[in-house]
Amino acid sequence: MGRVGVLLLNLGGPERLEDVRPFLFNLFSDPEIIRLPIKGLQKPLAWLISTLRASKSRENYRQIGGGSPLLKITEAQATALQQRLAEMGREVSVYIGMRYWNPFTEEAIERIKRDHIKKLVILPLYPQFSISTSGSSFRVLEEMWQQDPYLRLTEYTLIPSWYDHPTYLSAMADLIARELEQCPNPDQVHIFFSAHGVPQSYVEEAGDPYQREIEECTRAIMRTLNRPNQYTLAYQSRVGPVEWLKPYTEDALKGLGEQGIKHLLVVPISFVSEHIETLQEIDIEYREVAEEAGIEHFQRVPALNTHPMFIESLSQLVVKSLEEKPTTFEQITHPKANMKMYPQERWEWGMTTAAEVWNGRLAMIGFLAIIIELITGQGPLHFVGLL
Ligand SMILES: C=CC1=C(C)c2cc3[nH]c(cc4nc(cc5[nH]c(cc1n2)c(C)c5CCC(=O)O)C(CCC(=O)O)=C4C)c(C)c3C=C
Ligand SMILES: [Fe+2]
Ligand SMILES: [Fe+2]
Repeated sequence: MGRVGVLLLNLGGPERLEDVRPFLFNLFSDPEIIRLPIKGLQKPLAWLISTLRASKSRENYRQIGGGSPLLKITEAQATALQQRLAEMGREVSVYIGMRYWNPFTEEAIERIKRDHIKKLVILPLYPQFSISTSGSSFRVLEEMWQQDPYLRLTEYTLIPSWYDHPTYLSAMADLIARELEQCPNPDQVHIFFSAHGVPQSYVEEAGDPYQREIEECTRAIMRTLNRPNQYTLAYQSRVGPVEWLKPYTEDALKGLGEQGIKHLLVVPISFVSEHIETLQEIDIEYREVAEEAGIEHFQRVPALNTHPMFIESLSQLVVKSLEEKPTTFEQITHPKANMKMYPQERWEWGMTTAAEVWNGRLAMIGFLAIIIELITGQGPLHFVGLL
């Protein structure tokens, strides 16, 4: 075997407040995040949404110190993984490829080519697969492999998801157990898994396995934890006017408050590093919602970051994938062409049933909303939370 590399895939985050708008532009330019019927509309719409959303998003990043900690944490994870693999007798170079910010996936591939890597393990830092996250990065890589004759000579294997890996589950259970041990009545604490949401259409129409993997992962963590605590799973970070996976975190928190739950331990479940959704959305926004709902103790489990058991699980995944038959891009879930994500694209299907007619109307509302917001800087998209 020639030189071996591991490519860690991640989302990327703006490091400075000036990066927020261009970062959002990159994110909304991704057809796996917003799919439009007319390809030429993708960039103008991305420009529009990123420009309009930037100030709200910038304020959130300002609240967590002026930028995303994601790159620093991912770098520490890469270093720890490389060291652990060396201890296991595997001389492997670990690279980082971000989808929407530096260092971009394209730059990582250039470095991999320069280093003459002959076999590459592609490992997303998302435990569960979604077409909007790992799927989007795989699509970018697949296109690069198709277009670059040099890359076609590089053997690769994908690790699509690893939400059920026993060492990862033990690391999650360890983090939860440590927090519970600090509580006066550990068994009375309600464990609240908060997963990043995706639009319902991803699961129902495009066949995204994300929801199933999240649910299985939650159950497996609870089995590994082996404690009697009650638990809830809900979905956070909804963007835009369409339906996302339910229950929404905000509604679930209010419901638990009404049931008289007083002590909550929140477990972020779809991401392995601290980032804006843990540090700002959970720690600041959802804490407020919970307190208003009468929940007196609101605690959060830290993200895995460089937890040794977590790094161990990544190294085991890499070693196993090098020994197994490679998994290729063709074997990965691809979204269907007619997947619906935002109302404005629905006019394509607006002619048949009553429901489809309603979809068509929503499409027109979506476009009108954008035009109104472009002119006034305010409007219905702010109201529904898209901007
Ligand atoms: C598994 C994790 C994630 C899924 C699934 C996901 C889907 C998804 N996200 C958006 C829109 C936005 N995401 C943003 C930031 C962001 N998203 C994730 C993870 C998942 N996203 C992370 C880790 C981050 C933060 C990175 C950081 O800076 O720390 C943002 C920007 C922030 C904001 O303005 O709120 C947007 C917008 C959609 C639409 C989507 C599924 C379709
Ligand atoms: Fe958010
Ligand atoms: Fe996101």
